[in-house]
Amino acid sequence: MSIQVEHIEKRFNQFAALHDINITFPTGELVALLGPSGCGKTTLLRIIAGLEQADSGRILLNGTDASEMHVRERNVGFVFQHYALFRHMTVFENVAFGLRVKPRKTRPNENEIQKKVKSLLDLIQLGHVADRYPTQLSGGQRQRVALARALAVEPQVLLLDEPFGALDAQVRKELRRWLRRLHDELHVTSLFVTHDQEEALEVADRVVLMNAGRIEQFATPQEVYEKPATEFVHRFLGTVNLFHGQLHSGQLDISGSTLTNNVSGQTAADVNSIAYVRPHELDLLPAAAAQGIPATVVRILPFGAAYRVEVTANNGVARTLIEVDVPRERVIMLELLPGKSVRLVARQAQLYQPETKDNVA
Ligand SMILES: Nc1ncnc2c1ncn2[C@@H]1O[C@H](COP(=O)(O)OP(=O)(O)OP(=O)(O)O)[C@@H](O)[C@H]1O
Repeated sequence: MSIQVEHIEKRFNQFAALHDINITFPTGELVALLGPSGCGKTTLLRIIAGLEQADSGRILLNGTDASEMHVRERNVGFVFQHYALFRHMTVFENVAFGLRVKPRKTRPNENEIQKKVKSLLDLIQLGHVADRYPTQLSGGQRQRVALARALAVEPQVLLLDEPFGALDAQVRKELRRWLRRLHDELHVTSLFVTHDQEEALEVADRVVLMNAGRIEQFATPQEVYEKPATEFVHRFLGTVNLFHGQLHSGQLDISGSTLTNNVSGQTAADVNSIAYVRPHELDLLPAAAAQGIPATVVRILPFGAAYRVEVTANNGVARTLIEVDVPRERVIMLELLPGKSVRLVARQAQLYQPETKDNVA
């Protein structure tokens, strides 16, 4: 089922939680709603579910206006961070619940219920705990049961609000891979709220980047990371170094030294701009090199094949440490050590007009 969101606005008293949201979620995709705390992810999810009323705008489910539909008619399944299972019911009965409370006309018979619940428990790989009670399960197992319970009534849309938020990092990681595999089997249109960028980029077909009640970008994980549409997206996803500089005949100059001549982004020449450069887009050269910003190595953090090298710019332009990913062999070749003088260059940089002066080198 496709979900169209048209001109949705939502205020809580004076506070505008959502500003004119327009987006279409295609059928069968797993989409992550990602953004900082308070940006409106949950509010948007609840409006789609019918649990919250928008002040204006409408939601179309498969092309039909859902604004007047009751929550039950929307055929939506939910899993929340703390979606408590029924404590007095076994795992089996928790999953069967939605089927047993269906109106008589559409309710499956006992045989069908047994079969359906068994197949769902197999799907979530928890057939062996069917007779246990929720308190006898781990947090990760409970969330899988919550998901099976949501799936039992064959929803056309699945809405997940930080479903793994309360679990520890290792379990989260396993469960998100498991969710991806499950989605590949079922292809239920699914929206998944998270503030964890790694989770969104790893699991989702597409990511909606939200900020202060607005959508900044809706694209594949690769696109949002490699072609961020806005300064916010660039800063929010992954590590980025910020430099204050000016563009002169295609070169980005920082306090008289050239950082790079490969720049993208819209900014006029000879105007103060902010350059965004990811650690893997930077490189270090020997101190005697003719180009680059003079810098000093502060720390070397060995992270697998590429080392994270932290440097400071010598000419006083740097207020923060600059993070550079340097292949291990190059660290050895350049004989990098804390205190060593180097030059810093960038393979590429994305320019924006200044908006904030925080953390700018
Ligand atoms: N019932 C409410 N009454 C007043 N303000 C609310 C209410 N619900 C949400 N808000 C406000 O609306 C904004 C968006 O909230 P929402 O829960 O959608 O954010 P979120 O992006 O899901 O955040 P988080 O990641 O912290 O859950 C927040 O500033 C929040 O304080």
